Parts: sequence; structure tokens; C-alpha cells
Amino acid sequence: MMSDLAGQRRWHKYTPIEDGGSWFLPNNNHLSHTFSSSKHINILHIHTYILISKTTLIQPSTMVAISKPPIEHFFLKPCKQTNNNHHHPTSIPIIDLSKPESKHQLVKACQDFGFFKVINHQVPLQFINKLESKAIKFFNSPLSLKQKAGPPDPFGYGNKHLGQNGDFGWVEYLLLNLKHEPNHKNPTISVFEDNPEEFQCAVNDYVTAVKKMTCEILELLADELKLQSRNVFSKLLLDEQSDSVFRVNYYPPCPELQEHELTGKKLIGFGEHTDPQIISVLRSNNTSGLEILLKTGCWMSVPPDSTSFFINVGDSLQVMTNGRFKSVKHRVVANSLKSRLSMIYFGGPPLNEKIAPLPSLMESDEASLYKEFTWFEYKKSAFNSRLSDNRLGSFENNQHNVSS
Ligand SMILES: C=C1C[C@]23C[C@H]1CC[C@H]2[C@@]12CCC[C@@](C)(C(=O)O1)[C@H]2[C@@H]3C(=O)O
Ligand SMILES: O=C(O)CCC(=O)C(=O)O
Ligand SMILES: [Fe+2]
Repeated sequence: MMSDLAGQRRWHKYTPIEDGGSWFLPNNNHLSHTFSSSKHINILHIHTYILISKTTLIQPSTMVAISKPPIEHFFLKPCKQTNNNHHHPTSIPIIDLSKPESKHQLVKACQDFGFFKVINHQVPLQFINKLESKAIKFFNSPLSLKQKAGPPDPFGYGNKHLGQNGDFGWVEYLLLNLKHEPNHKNPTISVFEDNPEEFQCAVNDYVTAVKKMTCEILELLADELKLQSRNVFSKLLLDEQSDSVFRVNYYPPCPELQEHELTGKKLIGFGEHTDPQIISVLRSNNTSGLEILLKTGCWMSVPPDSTSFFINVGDSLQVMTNGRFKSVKHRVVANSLKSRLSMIYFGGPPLNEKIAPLPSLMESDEASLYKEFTWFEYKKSAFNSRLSDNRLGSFENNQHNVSS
């Protein structure tokens, strides 16, 4: 069967191939070639590319017939278990920062979920709103302009590609380096033509306030864990050399998704993963999408709240607490009608910092669950991994060498 695809103007849905699957093709003048179903090649990479790209050229040499509906590859498997069990409803822990006695709850949240919501946080609303409006302006500007700040290597503007290893998502983002490096200019700055410094200023104000709140939380945690000093965690973020990053994610609405939502299908915005750093602090607009993986193996949707912060334990904090705190798996599903904008501060240690369980936390006969490594080593390995990989796996101590 041959299909001539010349001159398609809109997204089109086809059902032309033997297995009866339907598939989508973007509006793309360069797709003026003939597809033949005799050349079946099942490459997910190409399927997804064809599905999601409204702007990217697809080289004729990579054109293949598609035997399955590409949009299917973006669908997430529905959860068989239910999380709205009426007897034991699961809800996200809410920590009121104006009540220091909440530190007990804070530790419990890090142990049970690796995730919690923070209210009464003292981060000035004006910083949040200013940065949010500048970010929205950026994402709403022409693609050609945004691309001047890309591709992310790893910093800069990214569109649908996540990391360097073929992960995709229905998302655009700005990834910015917060590490103090002489002569380092964030790649995005030049894109804000009217006043480039203003954007950097908005980022600095926001990050400074969020970092302050984050350090307070880390100190409450250290306190409650009875660690030798309150600043064991926070000093890593406050260090001049702290390797922290900042990210703004923009999930455009996906109208094509509407018909599929009726059947309960979900589209990947940002695939499941854990964050490698110590701690991640997220603020989003009021569009849902974020989900966390519960111990039951069930994904729970996090109700959005633009006035609060959502915090998750990163892999490094899991290691420093020898597994007491959990680096939670999370993901974002795309929305058919509303855009989601999230801003995330990833607090990381200096590159040369040794990441290991804190001695004062270990019981006398307790063995480290992890091999010794520096943040540099872990980060390098993380950036070479795929989004959903179990990145800590190769740093775990196995049964034979735990006693050492
Ligand atoms: C596939 C990816 C994409 C990674 C690296 C690797 C695995 C984990 C991803 C994140 C998740 C947390 C923020 C980030 C900045 C980080 O440190 O790890 C992300 C990074 C990227 O978006 O580039
Ligand atoms: O954009 C979001 O809401 C979360 C994205 C995320 O988990 C990340 O960037 O690491
Ligand atoms: Fe994340």
C-alpha cells in the first residue's frame, strides 16, 4: 500500500496500514515523499518524532512506514490500582513552614513519600509572578527566536528532547546553570531582546528566595534527624561551588489528545524519573499534570496549587540518609486544553563533594547501601542515562560487600 503525503497542511490521521492502527502526521512541507508499508521498521524514535514534530525536518532517508499509531507511544499505561480508597485515602503531606513543630511531619514525609507540599513559605509573590510572566512571554514567542537559546547542551532552550539519550516529552523548557562560573552567561539571556538583563534579574530574585526557603527546610530536617550540625545539607546548597540548576518547563496544550482522554489515555509530558540532586523545589501554575509514584506502584496525581511549593527528595539525599529518605519517582502528563508552566530549583552539591551516608545517622552496625562517589561522578553517570533508568542502581552496594 502506498500513500502519497505531499502537501499536507494540517495534522492528519491515517488508518492505512495492515494492522489497522491509526497514526498522525504533522503539518510539514518537507513530508512530500511516498511511504511504503513494505518497509516496516519499528523505530520508536521515528514514530514519536513524526507524531510530535510540527516543525522539525524529517530527512527522506529516515522516512519509514508506521505499523502502529505513534500517539500510542506517548500514552501511559493506566493504573490498575486505585488511589482513592475511601478507608485509607492517600494525600500529599502539607507542611506549614510557619509552624516549626512541623519538622516531625517533614521527616515523615521524606521517609514515606519523598514528597510534600509547603505552605506559608515567605517566598515573595511578586518574584514568582514576575518570573512566571517573563517565562510565558518567552514560550509564546516565535520558535525561531526561542531556538536562538538552544539546543540545550545541557543548558539552554529545549523542545521535546530531554537529555542526550533519546527521551521525548510534550514539553518545552529552559535549563539554566546556577553554578557561579566566571564568564558564564546563560544562553537564554541574549534572547530577551528588549531587556536581556531583566530576565536574569527575575531568575536571581526568585532563586535567591527559593534557595533560602529550601535551606530552612533542610535545616529543619537535619535538626529532627539529630545530626551533628543543622547545616550538613544546607551548606552544600549555600556553597559558592554548589552545582544547582534551574528549569522552567512549559507544557503546551495538546488538542489532539482530547478524543483519547475520553478513553482514559494520557500523554507523556515529562517521562518518569527521579531527580539526581539533593532536593527539588517546584512551583507550577494551576494546571495539573504532576504525578508521583506511590509505594503501592500506583501513580497519584498531585492537585496543582500555584500558591504553594512542591518539594521532592533527590537521589543524593536518599544516599546521604542511607535510604531513609526516598527519592520519589515522578512524571508529568500533558493536558489537552490548558498549558502548564512549572519552575524548578534543583539544589545540588559542589562537584567534588563526596556523596555518602552521614556517619552520625548510621546505627553502629549499619552498612552503607551505596558505594562511595562524588557528585561529579554521579552527575556524569546521570547525564549519560535515560530518563527512566534506575540511576542509583550501579552505585548500590551488593550483598557481598556491604560489611566493608
Ligand atoms: C535524561 C536525562 C535528562 C536529565 C539528565 C538525564 C536523567 C535525569 C534528567 C534530570 C532530571 C532533573 C533535572 C535535570 C537537569 C537533571 O539533573 O537530571 C534533568 C536532566 C536534563 O533534563 O537534562
Ligand atoms: O515540570 C514539572 O512539573 C516537573 C518536571 C520535572 O520533574 C523535572 O524537570 O525534573
Ligand atoms: Fe523531576
